[in-house]
Amino acid sequence: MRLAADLNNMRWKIRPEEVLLEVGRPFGSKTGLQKITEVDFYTVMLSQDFGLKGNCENCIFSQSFGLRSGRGSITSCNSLLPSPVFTTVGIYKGSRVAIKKISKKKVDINKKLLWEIKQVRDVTHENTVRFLGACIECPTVLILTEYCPKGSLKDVLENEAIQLDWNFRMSLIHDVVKGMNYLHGSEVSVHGKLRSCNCLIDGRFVLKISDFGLTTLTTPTEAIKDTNYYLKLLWVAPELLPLTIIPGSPATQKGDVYSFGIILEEIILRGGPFQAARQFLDSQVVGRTDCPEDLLDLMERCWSDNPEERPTFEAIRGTVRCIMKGYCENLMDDLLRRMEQYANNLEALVEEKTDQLSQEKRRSEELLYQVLPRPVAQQLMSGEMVQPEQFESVTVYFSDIVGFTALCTKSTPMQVVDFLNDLYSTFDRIIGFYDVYKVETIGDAYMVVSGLPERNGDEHAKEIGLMALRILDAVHSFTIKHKPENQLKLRIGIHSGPVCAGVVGQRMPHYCLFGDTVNTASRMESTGQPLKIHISDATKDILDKFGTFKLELRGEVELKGKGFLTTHWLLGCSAPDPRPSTPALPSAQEVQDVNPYPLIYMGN
Ligand SMILES: Nc1nc2c(ncn2[C@@H]2O[C@H](COP(=O)(O)OP(=O)(O)OP(=O)(O)O)[C@@H](O)[C@H]2O)c(=O)[nH]1
Ligand SMILES: [Mg+2]
Repeated sequence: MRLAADLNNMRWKIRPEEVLLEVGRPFGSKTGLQKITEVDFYTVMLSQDFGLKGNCENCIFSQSFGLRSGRGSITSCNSLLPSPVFTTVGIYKGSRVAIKKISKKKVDINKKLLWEIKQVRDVTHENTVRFLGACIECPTVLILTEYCPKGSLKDVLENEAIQLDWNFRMSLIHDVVKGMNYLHGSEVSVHGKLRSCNCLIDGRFVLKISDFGLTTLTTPTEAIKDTNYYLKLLWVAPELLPLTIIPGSPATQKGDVYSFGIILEEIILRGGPFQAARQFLDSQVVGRTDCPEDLLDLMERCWSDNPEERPTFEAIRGTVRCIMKGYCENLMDDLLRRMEQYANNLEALVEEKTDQLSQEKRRSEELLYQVLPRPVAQQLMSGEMVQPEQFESVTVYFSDIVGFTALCTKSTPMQVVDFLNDLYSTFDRIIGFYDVYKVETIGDAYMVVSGLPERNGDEHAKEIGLMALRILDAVHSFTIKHKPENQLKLRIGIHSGPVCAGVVGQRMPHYCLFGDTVNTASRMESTGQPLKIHISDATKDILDKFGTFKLELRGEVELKGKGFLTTHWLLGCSAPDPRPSTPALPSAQEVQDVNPYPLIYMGN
């Protein structure tokens, strides 16, 4: 009577709308929840937390820092934590659950199925994964189980960053044995798919056996013979191999013991199944590990070709308990040890990520310093408003290439870009030695200012004057690569006076100068002459204070909208300029080394 009631108890049945899927987004954004009915199930394979590496046929969202090929239990050869892995995760009745999707066109609720469901529902052991329910509304066939956030044994073993001492290994082995011994004694009685990826690690670092029972529900109508299918055969006992041609997993208790032998080898050598055979083909290699002798002996008995020679899990439990003496005798110590091991790995991970973060921060700061003056960028980064500011006296430099339009008509766009890039790279290197700020380049025009955002007394005129002389020097020896016979002709104009400066725009913030001084400087350039530095009276007055600049009166020049102004040519400076002479063009390699933004072309 009770059995019949148990069988007919349909509380395990779950409707699709009761399950919310966690839909992950790429790193940095939040996980969202959606009803199963609202999303294509195959697009929600989710990788969680951090430190993952992996790949999965169905995974599209990965927060991983790179993917590794191969399917199955997926993580982290190099990642630092055996963090949760690719499995579908959802929320059911407020708790996080692992969801296994079964491809089935039809499910009959018959006695066999109900019996199998009752069997797995009755499985309650610390080392077995809890069955929570199933959804059998075709085509949505799902099995919901307890979610194990730390991934599978396979993930832990493959993660080189995790050091596994013998205490830890013995606890993992002990957990497998306890779980399997319980299962063999339960109604389920046999596993059939015991593999390291079906041994999961829960949040308290306890290993739990998963994917047992439910044969009717999980057996596909047709076996798909892909790589994964053949990989799984590595855990199948030789006497069962012929049976694997039909769909489903052949299962016997002796077969499970054989699979356990393979898992033991995985734990001992951390190299996957048949590692010993693959690498050395003689048993000595195993002998060379620091593994307890008795454990090696147990492993060999478990994978014995003759099923009769394999011990039962009951016997294995006894053997493992004996070997365990000397290892993690105290449960609390054992747990603490496991926690410590994980914490150490976590520390390393945090350190690595912090380092990456500060590198990223530095890169974005550098990028900002390239588009805004450093003090202004720093103000913006600290969240301060950058107020427009009036500067009583600054010196503004403009230069322009004479005949640029004509040159463009005789060159390809690529040649023009290359040429401007060469030229501006040369200018940029020169101005780096002076207390100036490059405001912008507009086509062939180059605009520089000194005296802001940090005031420098009268130095601005001197800095710009010396810089202009250096630039002119460089222009004399500059070769236009695609027109080497042409002498580059630059017109330079300089003027000093008050300006207002501030950050304009929010999307592409720009530090701009406003005021008549800017217009006058620009007019000084346009009314200048090729290969000459044309300066205003105002700039001359400041330069005269230094007594070292050689100037020549040009005379009265009409400036559009300003009438006639007296202007001068700057010819040189008698005091030696302490700044290094024009550096040669850097090599392509040097450019690569200094350019942290590969998308910004820095020329050759
Ligand atoms: N982190 C985590 N991973 C899980 C959980 N359940 C399953 N996985 C992993 O998800 C992947 C897919 O699991 P399954 O669908 O069971 O496939 P499988 O284990 O390769 O094959 P089966 O033998 O058929 O179970 C495997 O790598 C499992 O290790 C879980 O609760 N937590
Ligand atoms: Mg599995």
